[in-house]
Formats: sequence, structure tokens, C-alpha cells
Amino acid sequence: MSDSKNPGDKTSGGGQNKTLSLKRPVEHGTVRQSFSHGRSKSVVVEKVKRRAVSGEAKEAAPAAASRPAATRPAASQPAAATPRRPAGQRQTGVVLRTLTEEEREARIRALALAKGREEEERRKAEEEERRRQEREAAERAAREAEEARRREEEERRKAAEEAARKAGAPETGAAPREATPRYETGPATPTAIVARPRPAGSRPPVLLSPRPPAAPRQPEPAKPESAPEAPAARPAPAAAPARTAAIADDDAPRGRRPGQRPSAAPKPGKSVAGEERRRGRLTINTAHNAGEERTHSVAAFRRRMQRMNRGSANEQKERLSREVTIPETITIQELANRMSERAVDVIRMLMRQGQMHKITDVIDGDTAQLIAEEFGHTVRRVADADVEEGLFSDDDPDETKLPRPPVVTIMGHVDHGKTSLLDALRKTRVVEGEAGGITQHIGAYQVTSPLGGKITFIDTPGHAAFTAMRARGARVTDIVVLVVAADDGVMPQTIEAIDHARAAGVPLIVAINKIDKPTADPQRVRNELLRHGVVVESMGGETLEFEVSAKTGLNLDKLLEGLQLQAEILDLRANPDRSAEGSVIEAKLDRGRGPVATVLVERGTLRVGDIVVAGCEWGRVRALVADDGRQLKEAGPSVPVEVLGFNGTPEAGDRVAVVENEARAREVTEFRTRQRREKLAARGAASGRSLADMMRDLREGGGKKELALVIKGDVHGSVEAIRASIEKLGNDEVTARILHAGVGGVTESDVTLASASRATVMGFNVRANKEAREAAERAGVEIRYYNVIYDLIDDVRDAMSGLLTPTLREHKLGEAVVQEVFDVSKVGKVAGCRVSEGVVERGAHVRIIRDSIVIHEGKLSQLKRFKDDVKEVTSGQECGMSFERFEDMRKGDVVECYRVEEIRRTL
Ligand SMILES: Nc1nc2c(ncn2[C@@H]2O[C@H](COP(=O)(O)OP(=O)(O)OP(=O)(O)O)[C@@H](O)[C@H]2O)c(=O)[nH]1
Repeated sequence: MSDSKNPGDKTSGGGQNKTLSLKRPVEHGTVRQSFSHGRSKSVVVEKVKRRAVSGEAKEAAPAAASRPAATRPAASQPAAATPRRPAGQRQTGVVLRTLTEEEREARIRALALAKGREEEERRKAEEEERRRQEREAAERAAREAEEARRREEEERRKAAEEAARKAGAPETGAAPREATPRYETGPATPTAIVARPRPAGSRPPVLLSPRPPAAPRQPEPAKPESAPEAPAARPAPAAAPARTAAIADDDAPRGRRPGQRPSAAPKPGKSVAGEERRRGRLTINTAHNAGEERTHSVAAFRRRMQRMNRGSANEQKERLSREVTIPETITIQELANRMSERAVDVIRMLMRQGQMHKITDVIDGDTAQLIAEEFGHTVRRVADADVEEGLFSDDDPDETKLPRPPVVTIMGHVDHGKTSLLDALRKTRVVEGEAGGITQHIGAYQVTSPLGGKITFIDTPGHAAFTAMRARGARVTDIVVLVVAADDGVMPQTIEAIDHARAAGVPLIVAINKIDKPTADPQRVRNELLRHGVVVESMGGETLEFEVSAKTGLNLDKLLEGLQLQAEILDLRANPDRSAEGSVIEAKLDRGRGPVATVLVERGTLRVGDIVVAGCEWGRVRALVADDGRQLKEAGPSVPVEVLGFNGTPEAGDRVAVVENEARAREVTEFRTRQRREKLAARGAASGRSLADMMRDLREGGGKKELALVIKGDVHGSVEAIRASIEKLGNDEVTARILHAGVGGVTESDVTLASASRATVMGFNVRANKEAREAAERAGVEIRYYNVIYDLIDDVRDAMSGLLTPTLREHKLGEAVVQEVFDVSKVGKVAGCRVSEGVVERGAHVRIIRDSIVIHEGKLSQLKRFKDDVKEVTSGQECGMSFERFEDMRKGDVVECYRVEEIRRTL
């Protein structure tokens, strides 16, 4: 047989033969040819149809036709060289016949040569294949044998131990039976090791026979017999039974003993050739085992790839470091969004830190920063002020400032005539017949003093409103007019008003009202005011006072003059040539006009068309309406105007600012809305400010520390005693500041004052009314009640002492040495220690010292003696210790246990 690669073929495939064949009707066909070694190939067969030819041609044709194509061209090769070929058909036949005759020998030679070469090649290929298989089988066998040996040794070791144990015990009847296995399984003794290879020729039948009892203990060797000699007619299959494994590597080089062991017997009915082929195939398959595995693990491979991709994606993510803006508080969802991470990963990270959170939970900026940094991002912390940066400017340069009208608030006790006075003052102007003439209530208005200057009055009398506005950040009032009825004198709310004005640092002008009344006693008022620290001008003080009558209008012009004078003393100035800033005095939703806010411009000039922001609202100024109803195009400093155009209704006290564009306005208001929502959400958890918060704030803040208080008592005497005692407390570092001390229950006004000045309300033998309690809860103001003056004073002293940084002192308790470290499931690492000195206490501070270096400082979280939790363990005893957030203990570490004492400094 030849194949197409035969060189004879090549030559015969030349044009000459083809020409010859084409001239005859030739049929082509392909035959699949199999070889004994398992390979196969395709052979092209040409069948030449018999033609009606005469004479010699007839003889030649069958001969040619009967030859397979592969042989024929080889034989006809020389014909290719003959110059007679271009002749006619008939001639061709003659030529062929002639050539066949001439070249018969050459053809036979060529055929023999080709055959020889083919044989040679096939042998080589077979040889090559066999060698490869043998190599692989040998490697595999070596591996498996190695494994088997390891297992066997393990077995042997166990058996040896067992035998040793048994040998120690009295001999029983089973002893002889044990002896053989001991020899055979080879306990780890030199004898056994020597004995093992020796029975190469004869051992298996002899030694294996007594083994059955021990057989189950034999290791499970894998295919030990597929050793290098596999093709050398060894019938043992690759997957030989387990029991033969132990001797596999020893037997391998010594040839096979098929049939010696039933388990290793060859399968009957298989010829050697068939066996060889089968094994050959098997071996090929085995050789392709790796491929099979690969096929088998496509899914695994895909998973692996996915994992890798995921991993690389993660890596990529990690590489994408962003600058994350983190405000003071942020929700987990928002933080995840800003980092472009999954919220679930953030929650997972928090869980790892032992914090359970929901996606909507608000976390503080510090935690958020830690998380963002953990994710590999950089952090930009922003405070509220950062987002609103540039919204309100600091003070303007002096040269840009021009004098501005004073802003006045009227305060006083109930029914002392505040509203009447405001009305009277307003009328003054109406009487004067200023433009418009129709005064409308917009929350504030301006009047002209007899001296020509303008004065702005805030039309919401009372200190509560004043302080409420102040609490919201609006510090618009320049001067407070304190109204005291001449017939009634100084009353509790008068005192409150004085305190509120003082707390705000605003100067007072006293209007002794109802002077027209026959019972009026202005001198008494002056004296009483003096008692409360207000020294009026007529008594040598600096506080201007005017005896007025709202009813008759007496001395109102003088009051206005006085206000203007006071304003001049205060040198009130503002820069009108800049974007406006101001405060909302009041706001309402007007049917038809929409949200309307009365804004008092504090600096700059507000113009129609400006984009304004107030609290959480913003809008474009559609119209400016003055208090007399006129439409204005612009409003300068200290001018109160109604502003139309807000998208929503802002709140009284909100600060107003003009911004450059709508986007900025949106940004600011959205931020404020978010912040307000978060504050409301957080209010549930932290109910406002307590004395402790205040102490902390003060401690953290720099400069001189101040404890602000509002004191309410049952009688004047006790209030004065408390005030005097408290004022004596304090030193250079810390002082108490009494915003207000009064007689009577704690009112809403007290709470407002405390809230505006971040103070605590102290009630002595009094209680807060319902409104005050509610207000305190809303504003987060702490109200404390006492019935013993000394307790109150002590508390104040303690609070003030708390503001002094405490001194820390350390007390060493004892020492322990780590003997061993255990890993306890669910608990973590536990250090088994022996207390070498003193005592160790649970919860105490510890220092872990390794090679004289402190490697950790923390707390002793668990202390166990045997299985029980104990509070302390004394010297000489052993105990188990675990530490807070530390697990890297090692044998030999010294655990130093100590307590830290905070020594508070007192006044
Ligand atoms: N005789 C006299 N009565 C006055 C004068 N001023 C106010 N009154 C009267 O005092 C009473 C109270 O006046 P209001 O202006 O309402 O006092 P108020 O301080 O605003 O009172 P509240 O709004 O309740 O705080 C009214 O009946 C006024 O008529 C005055 O100068 N002379």
C-alpha cells in the first residue's frame, strides 16, 4: 500500500500521466485505509473503464485498469520522460504497453522502494508515538507511585504504632497472623524497608495472600502498572486494582507477571495485538486525559475567567480614585453615589467595623471619610459654610461704607404700650404727609426723624420675636427701645427685655410711656431700672431716656431725635454699592401675589430682577414694595421692602442674599433643604443640646470658656443669691455668663433666649410651662430644676470645672506574660497568660509589650479563668485574655494592665 505522499505519486501526478488518463474514461474514488497501529488514511483509487480497443491495446488496458492508481503512476513514471507521448491514442496504448514491458523491473523496484519507505515511516511514527506514550505513562506512574508510597508509609507508620501498642500488650492467638502483615506492610523499621523491594519475583502471591484482613487499610494507589513497559505486551491495565499499588514502582522495572494475582489478571479473550492496540488507544486517551479534563472544566475555566475579569474590574475600580466631597453628615446611599461604589459594599464595610446600617442611614462626616479613604478615594471635607462660601461676604472696606438709618426694635412688658408707640410713631410720619400716605403693615417701616434722618422700626414688638430672629441668625436690630409704663414700673418682662438686649449686645433707649397718666411716676421707673443695671442719662448713666406718651404723642419727636443721635454714636454704616444682603423680617403667602417676604436690606442694594436666596427658598425679584405701598426699583441699606418673586415662603429671620445665577441659587437651597431634612432626621437620635454638649463645645472651642445660663427662681431674693454666687465662680480660663435671671416660671421666652445664646436654663423652685417645655424640646434646650441653692451652685461649678481640661493619672495594676495563643472560634484569638505581678482586671487599660516595645495600647475586653468570666486574676494564676481590636498576641508578650484616673480640675 502506498499513500499519496509517496514520491512515486509526485512524479506520476505529472502532466504526462494526467494527459494519458484523461484520454481514457477514468473514474476516481477514495478508499479509507486502516492500519493495525490504529492510524488510517485516504487512498485515491482510479478505475479505468474498458474501451473497445484493438490488438495490443486491448491487452494493455486491463492490466492498467486492474492496477490501483497509486501504483500505476509510479510505474508509469518513466513514461513521462518518453518523447513519444504526444502521439495519438492508439499510439499511446502501444507506447504504454511497450513501456510497461521495458520498465517492469523499474516499476517493481520503485514499488518496493516506496513500500520500504512507507514501512520505515510508519515504524518511525509508531516508535515515536510509543515513546511518547511511554514517557507520559512513566511520568504518571512515577507520580502515582510516589503518592502511593507516601500513603503506604503513612499506613505503615500507623500499623507500626498499632503493632507497638500490641507488642506492649500480652501476646494473643492472633499474634502469628499479625506477624506477616507487620513484615509485609513494613512498619517504619529498617528491616521492613529492606524487605519491601526484595519480593520482586515471588512476593505478590505469597505476601498478598495473608493480607486480606489488612487490605482495607491499604492505600488506594492509582494506576500504578502503566509503567514504561506498557506496550511490551504487559496486560495489566492502566487502572490496576488498588492492592497492587504498593509494589508498583518496585515491580515496574522487573517486567510483568500477569495472572499472578487475580486482581491483576489480564482480561481474557484479548489477543496481544488487540491488547496492544487497545492499550495504545487507551494510552492515547490517557495522554489526552489532560485534554479531557480541560473539556470537563470548561465551565470552571469560564468561571475562573469571570473571576479574573471581576478581579481585574475591581482592580480597575480601585485605581479610579475620585475626589469625594463629604459634608458634615451624609447618607450611605449618597456617599456610595459620590464614590461611584455600590451602597452594599459601603454597608458591608461598616458591618466589618461592627456597625449595622441601612442604605438610608445618615453617617457623620468622619465615618464617611474613613470609608471613602478605605475605598481608595481622596476626600474633600466641606462644612456648611463651604457650600455657602461667598454667599455672605465679610465686612466691606470702610471707604465704601456710607451712613445708614438705624434699625429699631421696641420691647417691654405686656401692656406697657409697645404697639401704641409703634402706631404713634407711624402716624407721625403720616401726619407729616409723606409720599403715599397710606401706611400698610409690612413688618417694618421707616420714619423720618425731626433731624432729617430716617429711622427703621421693626413692627414686631417684644423681646421674644427679637430673640427668635436672633436665634435664626438675623441680627438686624441696632437699637432697642425699652418701653416702661410710668405707672407700672419695671416688670418681669422688662427685665427679660433688658437681658435679651444685653445678650444681643444692643444698646437701649428707655421710653417711659404713659407719662400722660396721673399715676405716672417716671422717677420710680428710673430707680428700678438702676437696680437692674440700666443707668439712665438723668441719673448719670449713658442710657438715653424719654418721657413719652403714645396716646398723646408727647415727646415722640424727641424720641426719634434720640434714636438718630444714638445711631450717630453707633456710627452705623453700610456699603450700598454691592449685591444685597439682608434678613427676612416676616413672610407670608399672599393670595394673588404668591409668597411675599418683608426683607430688611442690611448692606448693598436689592434690585428688581436680582436672584435672591433666603433660607431654603430662592427666587427672582419680581417687584419691590415699600411700606407705604410704592413700587420700588431698588432698596438700599436699612430699607424694609416687600419682595415678590420667591418660589416659596421663607421664614422670619432667614438671611437673604443675592446670588449670581439660578444655578447657584438652586445649589444653595438644595443643600439647605437637604441639611434641614437631615437635621430633622437626626433630631430623634440626639435631642438637642445638653449641659454636657455645651461643655464639650466649649472645651473644643478655643479662647476663654464661657458657660451661658438663664436662671429663673421663685423669689427675687433667691434669684439674686444664685446670681451673686455664680458670678463669684470662674477664673481666667472659664466664666459663667448669666444671660437672664428672673422671678417666675420658665417661659418660652427664656427658652428662646437660651436657645439663641446656646445656654442652659436653671430653674430654682419653679417649673417650665407647657409652651416652654415644648419650645425647649424643639430647640434642644436643657432645663434643670433645683430646690436647694447649693445643689444649683455645685452643678454650675461642676459644669465649669468640666470645662477645665482634666488631668490624667495612670495607676499600674499588674502584669501578665502570654504563655500561648489560642484561636477560639467565634471569639477570636485568646492569649493564655500567667499573671506575673499584681492583678489584671477586666476592662482595664492594657499595654502589650514585645521585646520591650509597646506594640499596642487598648483595653482588656475579656478575662477568663478556666471557662468562667472573671473580673480579676491575681498574681501567680493563669487566665485567658482577649483584647479590644487586637489579636496579634504572641507567646512571650508582656501584658501591662493599668487604670487611668481622670483628675478633674476644680475651680
Ligand atoms: N394713657 C395712656 N395709655 C396708653 C399709652 N400707651 C398705651 N396705652 C394703653 O395701654 C394699653 C396697652 O397698650 P398696647 O400698645 O397694646 O401695649 P403693648 O405693650 O403693645 O401690649 P401687648 O401687645 O399686649 O404686649 C392700651 O389700652 C393703650 O391704649 C399712653 O401713652 N397713655
